[in-house]
Amino acid sequence: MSGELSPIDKAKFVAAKRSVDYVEDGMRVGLGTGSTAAWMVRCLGELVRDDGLKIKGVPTSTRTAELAREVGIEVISLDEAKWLDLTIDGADEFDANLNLIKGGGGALLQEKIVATASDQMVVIADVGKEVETLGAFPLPIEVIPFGWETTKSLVEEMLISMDVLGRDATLRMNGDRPFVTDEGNYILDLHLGRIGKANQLAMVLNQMPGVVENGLFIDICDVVIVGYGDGRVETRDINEGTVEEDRLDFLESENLFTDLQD
Ligand SMILES: O=C(CO)[C@H](O)[C@H](O)COP(=O)(O)O
Repeated sequence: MSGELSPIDKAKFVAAKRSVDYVEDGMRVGLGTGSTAAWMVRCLGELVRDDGLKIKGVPTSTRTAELAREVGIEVISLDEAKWLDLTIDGADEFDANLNLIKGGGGALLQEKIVATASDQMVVIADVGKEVETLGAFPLPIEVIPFGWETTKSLVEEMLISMDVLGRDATLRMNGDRPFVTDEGNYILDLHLGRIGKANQLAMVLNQMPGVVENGLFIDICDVVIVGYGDGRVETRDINEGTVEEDRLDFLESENLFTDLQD
C-alpha cells in the first residue's frame, strides 16, 4: 500500500512512535489492540529487527498476537509473564485525569487485565480522543451470551435509577450476527452522552450478574501520549502534567510509513 496518511493516521502514528521510547531491553510489554496500537507494535517490531531490542510481548487480542508474531516480537501469555513492566494501548476517549473509555475494538476485557497487571500504562491517542467528560463515545460492556437480553434490560434499568443521561444499550453486531469477543462474550454499547460519576458507574456495572467487564479505565493509566496531525506530540503524565511537546519529522519517516503500510 502507498499514499499519504490522513492527519488522524499521522497523529496516531506519531503517538505510537513516541511511545516505544518507553520500552527498554528485557521488558515484558503489554501490547494493546486497535489501529493506534498496531502502529506501536510495528514500531516495536522494527526495533526488534533492526536494533536487536529484546522484549517479550503480551498481546491483548488474537489480532495483536498475530501482528506481533508477524513483526518478530516474542509473544508470551500473561500467565507466563506474571507481571509486566509496561503496557501500551490505544483509547477511545481520555479526560484530564487520564481516565479512559476503551473497548471500541472489543478487546476491553483482556486490555484491562493486562493494563492492571503492569507497572505502568501508557496510552497513545490522536488529539480527537480528548474529552472534557467521558461518555460521548458509547461505553462498551462485555456480557455473557447467556441471558444477554435480560442483562441488557437490567443495565438499562440501573442507568435510569442512577439518573444517567443516556440509557440506550445496543448489542454490537458483526454483520448480521452478534460481535463475539476473544473470550466468547458479547458487547453492549451504552449510549450515555455524558458520564458524571464514572467511578461509581464502573463499580455498579461490574456488580451486575452477566456483566464481565466495562470499558471505563479509572485510575489505571499513567501517561497519555497525544499525537497531532502535523507531527506534534504531547506527553500528559499523571504525576508531572504535560511534560513534553515536540514534532516528529515526517520527511525522515517517509520510508517508515511506506514500510509500515506495506
Ligand atoms: O480499546 C480499544 C480496543 O478494544 C482501542 O484501543 C480503541 O478502540 C482505540 O482504537 P483506535 O486506536 O483504532 O482508534
